[in-house]
Amino acid sequence: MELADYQRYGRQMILDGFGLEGQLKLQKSSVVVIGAGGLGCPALQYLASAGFGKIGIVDHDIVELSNLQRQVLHNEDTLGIPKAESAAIALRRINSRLNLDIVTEALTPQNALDILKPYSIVLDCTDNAPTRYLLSDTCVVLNLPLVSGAAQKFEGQLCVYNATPTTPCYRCLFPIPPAPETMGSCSETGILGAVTGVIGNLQALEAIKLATGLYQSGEKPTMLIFNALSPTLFRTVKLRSRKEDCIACGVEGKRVGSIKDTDYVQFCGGPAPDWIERGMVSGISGTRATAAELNEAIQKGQAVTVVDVRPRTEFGICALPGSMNVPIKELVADPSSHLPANGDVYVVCRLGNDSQIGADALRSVAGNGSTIKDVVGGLRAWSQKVDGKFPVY
Ligand SMILES: Nc1ncnc2c1ncn2[C@@H]1O[C@H](COP(=O)(O)OP(=O)(O)OP(=O)(O)O)[C@@H](O)[C@H]1O
Ligand SMILES: [Zn+2]
Repeated sequence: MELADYQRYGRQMILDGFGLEGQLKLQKSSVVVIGAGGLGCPALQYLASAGFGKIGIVDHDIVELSNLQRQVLHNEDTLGIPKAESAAIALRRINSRLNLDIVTEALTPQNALDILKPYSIVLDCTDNAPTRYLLSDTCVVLNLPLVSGAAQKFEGQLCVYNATPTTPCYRCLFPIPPAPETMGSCSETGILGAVTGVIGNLQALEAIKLATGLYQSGEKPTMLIFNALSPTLFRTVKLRSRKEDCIACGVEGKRVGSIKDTDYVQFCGGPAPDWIERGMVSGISGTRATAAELNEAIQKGQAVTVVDVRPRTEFGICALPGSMNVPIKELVADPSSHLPANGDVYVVCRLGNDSQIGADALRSVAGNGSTIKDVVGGLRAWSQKVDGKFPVY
């Protein structure tokens, strides 16, 4: 250890049970953080400060203004650059000698084993079910502890999977994925920045304990539940131990098929609307269009009807020129009376969820040969990909 490191890490080295030995263990440990967003930023900040020997940062997204409310490593100067790079710039300000490995691609079934393999601890700081299952399965195969965090609205959860031979994996607890409509992203459901800060910091803490030998798995594994609005803030629930018949971590022979051959997105009910835009899944089916494709159709002068299914108040805030407003409830209640008479129909909403329901409803009453598509990513995608002056709210 370098002389200056005694000074840098002295405050934690004098702790009983930590000592020089703990610091050297941290130096030999490596941790990889998947997602440099609301959870990943605070986690990375404390992991980097504590003295891990190597830190991986994996995120395919770029920094946006709406991230700065909670993703504390990013700032106005790093808007538009990959989050993994932006986080690395901030961490190097804490310690210029950090050994960082940056990946600016999404973690996928094809690359997950290779990306996670060099590390001793994995942090799940992502926000979607397919990645949670992918991370869990990969950690089971590589026998790595997985410190998993989640946060939404005023609430958060923390759980360490796969830490000992008896601790469960994510699939042991959730063999069936949650319904996609219950898994809204922060932009749909809202999130208080300090809530992600609480959970992200706790993820860093668990990783530091795992690396230094301070981690104690209780008699029964537990999940921590945080509710910012409850007077007591925290409670823990006891979890079942590893499930013998779990298809991922159960007795040999029952392991989930090869990770590379598993379609995690389909398993979790198909892609979320913004994933195609964000490069997490490729390809787009014939019943869907990107914002750019809608723009192309309009520019070419094709006969196009845009049906905007947002509530009237939101339509009043901003709308595409010439679009017609049919709030989703009214459309679903009586699709045939709202079916445009001619032209290709593009159904749009704010983020791309209701528009899929609206397009389905119109298709159910339309004749064969009519073209009815939903716009992936909604008006937010329109603003990002087509018209930067279109308001995002
Ligand atoms: N498979 C994946 N590989 C790498 N990073 C991922 C993956 N899935 C999600 N992430 C990242 O996890 C982070 C989650 O953080 P968070 O939800 O705070 O951010 P966000 O997606 O930017 O938020 P918002 O929903 O407001 O747009 C994001 O930066 C996202 O890019
Ligand atoms: Zn399991």
